[in-house]
Amino acid sequence: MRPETPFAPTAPAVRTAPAVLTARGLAKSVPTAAGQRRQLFAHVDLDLHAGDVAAITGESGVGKSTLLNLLAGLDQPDAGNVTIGGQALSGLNEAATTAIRCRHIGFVFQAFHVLPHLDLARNVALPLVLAGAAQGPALEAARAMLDQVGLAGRGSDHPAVLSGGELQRVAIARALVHRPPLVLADEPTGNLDPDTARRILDLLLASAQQAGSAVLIVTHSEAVAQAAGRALSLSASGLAPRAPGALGA
Ligand SMILES: Nc1ncnc2c1ncn2[C@@H]1O[C@H](COP(=O)(O)OP(=O)(O)OP(=O)(O)O)[C@@H](O)[C@H]1O
Repeated sequence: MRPETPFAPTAPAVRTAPAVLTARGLAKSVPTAAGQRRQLFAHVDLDLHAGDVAAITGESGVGKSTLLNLLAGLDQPDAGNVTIGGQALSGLNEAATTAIRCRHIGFVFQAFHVLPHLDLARNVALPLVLAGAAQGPALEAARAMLDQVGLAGRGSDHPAVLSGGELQRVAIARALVHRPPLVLADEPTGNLDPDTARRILDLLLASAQQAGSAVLIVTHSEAVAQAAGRALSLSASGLAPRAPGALGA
């Protein structure tokens, strides 16, 4: 197991604005091979404000990625509701949910979801272009963001020639380029060496501190959990503050 890099904990945010994200009473089950449903979790409550950095840990398979998908409106809960930027997701059609996602959320997927036919700059520029930015300035901002994640001068490369860790950094650049109010990151440092992991975590923390984003990170890394202002643990009965040193993995 490789050594973990210590990160400085973030300062707690001052509550002056409404929550960026509110979740109340979320429950989710998944289908089983036998045609039944298996409950993953219930009673998940969460409030995230501008500048918050929170980490979610928990045993493998408990439903952390599933929860992130619910929070982003990519999947529907069995019960409960999610509000983003004051707008409840329940009852919205796909187009309205997508519009909220584009405007409010930067999502770092565990599987990257980088588009193979676009070069790196165009991949990273996508959230800006979808928000209506002109191509030129969007590509310029994308190249600057690639620079920040350690991929300076690689904007014309295509995803096929990148390593897993490089693809992860492209995914992070794309999630942050439009300075979204809410950043949801699924194992954002999972494929990275300790130095690059630290750099990426610093970028996520800077996004909270400078852009005022609320950042929620799913992680198995003790160092990342400690660096977040709040460390939470997901179990079948919901989200709870994590006891120090009790990392579910
Ligand atoms: N669409 C689906 N159909 C059936 N089962 C699913 C579906 N989506 C998720 N699951 C199951 O739900 C459980 C939770 O998956 P999820 O990926 O959310 O867990 P996790 O806590 O993020 O795990 P890990 O830490 O290993 O990444 C797993 O057992 C998974 O197989």
